[in-house]
Amino acid sequence: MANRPDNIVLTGMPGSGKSTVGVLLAKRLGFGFVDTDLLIQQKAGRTLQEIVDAEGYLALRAIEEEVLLELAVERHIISTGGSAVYSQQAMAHLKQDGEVVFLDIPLDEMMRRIGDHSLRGISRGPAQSFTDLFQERFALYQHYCDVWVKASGLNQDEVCETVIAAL
Ligand SMILES: Nc1ncnc2c1ncn2[C@@H]1O[C@H](COP(=O)(O)OP(=O)(O)O)[C@@H](O)[C@H]1O
Ligand SMILES: O=C(O)C1=C[C@@H](OP(=O)(O)O)[C@@H](O)[C@H](O)C1
Ligand SMILES: [Mg+2]
Repeated sequence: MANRPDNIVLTGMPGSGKSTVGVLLAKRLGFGFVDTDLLIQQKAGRTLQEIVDAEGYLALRAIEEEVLLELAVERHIISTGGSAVYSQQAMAHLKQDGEVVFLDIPLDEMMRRIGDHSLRGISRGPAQSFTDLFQERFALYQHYCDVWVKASGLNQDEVCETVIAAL
């Protein structure tokens, strides 16, 4: 554990396992854990879906950027929301003290896992298709990651072990 980065930052599509695998990683490595979606909800005093419904997806991205820029932790697993990569400034901040991991799952697996997307507060324009969203995001996750984990077909423990082995 001595050579581990200060933080491990999980990025990837909604449904890729950032929140659930993040907890497993924290336990396994003796790190703290923070899910930035929960920080957004606490700061806004409402759920992600309520923010999107009331103020729109760009407002959610703006609050997300603020929360990420305020984040100051060490030896933590940071599970970001899928839209974190829209802020270049926030990603630069996270990369200062952390190794960024891309949990990569294909589009069909993303759709299966997120289920009813109307409840998940996905940050996308009203006319944007999931195929388009996937392509747009994929390029961003690829751009920012230090470690790229192909998570498709792996269970959560296997993803956890693959991340540890890759760091
Ligand atoms: N490796 C996996 N295999 C199968 N299902 C998974 C896996 N990782 C996560 N899931 C499931 O996918 C859904 C989304 O997981 P979650 O951790 O919330 O993803 P994210 O935080 O990236 O949106 C949950 O129902 C979770 O149990
Ligand atoms: O991908 C997205 O647009 C979003 C994903 C969510 O987090 P998860 O990736 O943890 O589901 C959350 O940040 C927000 O509702 C927007
Ligand atoms: Mg999550």
